[in-house]
Amino acid sequence: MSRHRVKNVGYDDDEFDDDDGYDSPDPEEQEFLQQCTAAVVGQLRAGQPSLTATTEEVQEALWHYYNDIDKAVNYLRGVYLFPPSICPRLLARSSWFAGGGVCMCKKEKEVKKQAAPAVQKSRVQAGKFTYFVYTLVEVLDIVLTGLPVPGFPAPLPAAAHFSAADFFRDCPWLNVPAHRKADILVEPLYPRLGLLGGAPESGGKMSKLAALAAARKKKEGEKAAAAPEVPSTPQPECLDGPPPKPSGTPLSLSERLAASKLSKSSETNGGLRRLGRPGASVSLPARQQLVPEPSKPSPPSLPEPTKQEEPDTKPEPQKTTPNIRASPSTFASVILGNAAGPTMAEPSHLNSNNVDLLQIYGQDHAEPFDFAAPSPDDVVMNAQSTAKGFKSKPAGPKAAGGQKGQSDLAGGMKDLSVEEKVTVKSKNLDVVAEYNKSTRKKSASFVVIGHVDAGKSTLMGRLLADQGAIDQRTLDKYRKEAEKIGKGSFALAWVLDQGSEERARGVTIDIATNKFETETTAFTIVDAPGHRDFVPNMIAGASQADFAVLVIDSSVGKFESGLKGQTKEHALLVRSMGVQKIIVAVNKMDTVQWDIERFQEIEQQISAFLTTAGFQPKNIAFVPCSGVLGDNITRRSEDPKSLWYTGRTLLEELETSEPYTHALDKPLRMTIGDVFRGGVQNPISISGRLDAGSLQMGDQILTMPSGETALIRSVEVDGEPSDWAVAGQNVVLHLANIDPIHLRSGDVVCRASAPIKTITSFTAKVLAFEHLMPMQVDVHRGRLHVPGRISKLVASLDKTSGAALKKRPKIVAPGTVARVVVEIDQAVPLEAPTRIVLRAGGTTVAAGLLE
Ligand SMILES: Nc1nc2c(ncn2[C@@H]2O[C@H](COP(=O)(O)OP(=O)(O)OP(=O)(O)O)[C@@H](O)[C@H]2O)c(=O)[nH]1
Repeated sequence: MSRHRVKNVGYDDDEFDDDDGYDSPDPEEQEFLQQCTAAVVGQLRAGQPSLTATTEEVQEALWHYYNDIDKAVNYLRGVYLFPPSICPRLLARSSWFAGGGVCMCKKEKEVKKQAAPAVQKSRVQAGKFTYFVYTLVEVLDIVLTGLPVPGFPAPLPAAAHFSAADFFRDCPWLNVPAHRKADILVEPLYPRLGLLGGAPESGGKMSKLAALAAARKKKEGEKAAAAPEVPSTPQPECLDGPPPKPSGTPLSLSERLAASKLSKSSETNGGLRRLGRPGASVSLPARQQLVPEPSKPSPPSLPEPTKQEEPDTKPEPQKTTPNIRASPSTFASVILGNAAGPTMAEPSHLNSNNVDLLQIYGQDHAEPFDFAAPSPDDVVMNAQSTAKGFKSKPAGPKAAGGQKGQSDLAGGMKDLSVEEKVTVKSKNLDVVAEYNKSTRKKSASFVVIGHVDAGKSTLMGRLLADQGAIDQRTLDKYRKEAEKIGKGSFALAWVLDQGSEERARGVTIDIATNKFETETTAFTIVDAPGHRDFVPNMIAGASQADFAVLVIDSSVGKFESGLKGQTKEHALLVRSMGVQKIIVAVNKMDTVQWDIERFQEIEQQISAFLTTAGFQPKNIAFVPCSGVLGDNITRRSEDPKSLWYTGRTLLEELETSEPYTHALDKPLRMTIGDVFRGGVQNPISISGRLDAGSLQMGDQILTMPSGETALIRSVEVDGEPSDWAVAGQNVVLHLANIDPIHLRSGDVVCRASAPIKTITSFTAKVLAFEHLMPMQVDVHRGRLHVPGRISKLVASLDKTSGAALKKRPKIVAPGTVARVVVEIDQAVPLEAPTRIVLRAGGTTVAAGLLE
């Protein structure tokens, strides 16, 4: 409304006077207008002589109504009967309506004329409607209050002439032609009782089924009419179900199903029956207790219902909902529980009306499918194989009853195995005797540790290449590939860093093992990552080692940063893991021009630290070398600047290592390093190092904590097939009769006769690397690492004697030996004496021995 006002006010009539030519209508039109004007004035006067309107007003009205005389008359009557002057409010409200036609400028008039008539018309109609409503309100106001309104002539004789029907006669919503009027279809409230809703009760052709149903309905109705009237009894209800709705109320699906069930129960029992869940009687609502038990005979008359809210309807569910619908499906019966009762058509075991499907076969009347009996497929296959002269596996004994069938089924599920049981004949060797008389070279494993980029992988790559463990062709290939991605200097490291990510990033991520042999010893290299993010992997590597090679970058600045980094941490860790011998490879000596002083400086600092960490001086050796150039690795450096060194090469140092004594006579213990899914020959394999005991092909082993057994199909020691293996050897065991889901890195292989226990807490004597207090820690043991917490600080101990210095300290300082209690979140296979490492927040906080 306001928009129109603004628009009208905004228009300046003068702007449009010159060019519209609207004021020059043709004479014919003028004449017609005059005739219409006269007719309107005549009608106005005929109906109400007192009504007078100016010619301009009449013509304006005619313009509005496209020269429709009647409409113009009606309009003018409305205006003059209820002049805006009677009330200031009316004046204000009608100003727009009046202004819409009277005060319109010429230009706008033309625009209006050119515009779609419907738009114009609707605007006028809207105005009329608004005016009419306001007028009615005011008139009612006046009539009801009886107060004289200033400016309004009392009484209002003309009001009787006003006709709302006439007023709105031209409104489009009242002008719908008869042929356009549609019948409004209202969905019937009652469910159509025809089958599938298809048999109309009136009109249409009835289907055969519907006819049958109708006949049955009629018959039932007659029967009921003939029967003596049943005394008023409480309406039987379904458990948990709503009271029956009065006849004529639309029924929901569940209600229809319930009604169907009720109908059936009435038929079968001839009376009333509890339709609830078998076990639900304890919490029956009061009104449901009124429903008699099925065992009780139907009484001629039941006591009056005590509850007021009991519906007073007659128990005639079969009358109101004749059972002519399809039975509820099994799915509906199960889903709707009590509401969806069984029907006669349902199988008995589904009539239990029990939401707990597991109990279906526990019903007395149930007839479970006998899984122990041969299936139809089995029968066919049996027949076929018999015809071919074969005999398939006989079916198990037939289950005596449902309960037995259940237990058989459970047992059968447990015994289900995708693979057939494998049998391997054991040679029943005396493994220790075999080991003692074997002519094998002594074997030794060493872990290569040190700060990131110290040159560990390169050094080992050089060692392997020089020892012929890797051929020149492969080396050239690595060199080319490394150069392609701009990492040519890492070619030797690629011998051990086989992972694509490791190669792309130029860092070792996981431990890598490799082997080489000298004349006397078969070595296993465990190359550990130097980056602090991968310390857990380094711990796993250290747990497999007899001794360690600590690689130090002698470059200026690098040695110093390594000391602050992982050099010390790694050394401490290997010592804590039980490693006693350490060879320090002072690497990259070519970068410092074989400066003897640099070497001595490093030697001095590191040996001091290692001694403090618990290494004996006789077990510490230093070798200046260059991994890239191969100087002092397997051969002496020929660089004149390096001639001051006359000691052993790295390889010679390795060979001096004493054969490590392992607990061959102890029960079998092997920590699983990796689990492999192999090919057809060996589908499941595990690798690791035998910590204690021995094993042979055909042995039955136990894996913990899963507690699953497996059969050793075959054994590989240091990559070679073997009938047996002993503690200290790195082995691959090919297994059978076990699901790989029971095998994980960190699990322990043992024997059922001497199993390892799983524990959730332990006491350990540890060396603190950081401040210790009751705190969250990760417990590491080889590949195993689990979350836990230091729950108690028992005492701080004397380093040498192990005597308690202070009981129950609140905090343990770094470098202190302490006894702590550790609790673990899950049971893990751990036993004393085992070396464990405690880490928190990505750093090693302590390491020691489980007591
Ligand atoms: N000049 C020189 N560079 C070397 C020597 N040994 C290794 N490098 C270089 O040092 C870089 C790192 O070598 P890597 O063998 O990957 O070092 P790493 O200790 O195995 O590294 P991470 O396993 O990731 O901790 C490479 O670019 C090597 O070429 C050496 O004796 N002299």
